[in-house]
Amino acid sequence: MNIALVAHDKKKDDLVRFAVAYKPIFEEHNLYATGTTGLRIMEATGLNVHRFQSGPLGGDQEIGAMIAKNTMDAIFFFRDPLTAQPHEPDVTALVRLCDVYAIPLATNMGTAELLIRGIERGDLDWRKIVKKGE
Ligand SMILES: O=C(CO)COP(=O)(O)O
Repeated sequence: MNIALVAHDKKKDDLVRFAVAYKPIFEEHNLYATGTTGLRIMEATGLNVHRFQSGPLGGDQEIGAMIAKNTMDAIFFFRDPLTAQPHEPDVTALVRLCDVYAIPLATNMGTAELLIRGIERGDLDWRKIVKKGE
């Protein structure tokens, strides 16, 4: 699976802890991230993460492009609901594309716990079949 990891600044510590806790699952997959989030995760976990631009510089849109091309399978995007983001339109666009293509998107820790367990269990394996049939 191709999995994206993104967190706004005040949520980065949470996502890093999450990545550390579930490293054995994440290391079975291809990981992508916005710039700063990816760096933090690589430093904390040693996981190999493909880093896009930082979010405000277009990183969310790069992940969105993967969704549009049907090459992204799940997204963990820990958003900060209490801080205005300069690139709010990009954030909205990313969430919208997840809805357009029915890509699982966890925007908080509660949903993230469910999604990572589902990924571990193979609940997203249907995506492999869909992609193979294209
Ligand atoms: O702003 C972001 C997502 O909208 C995250 O970007 P960074 O990981 O580069 O901080």
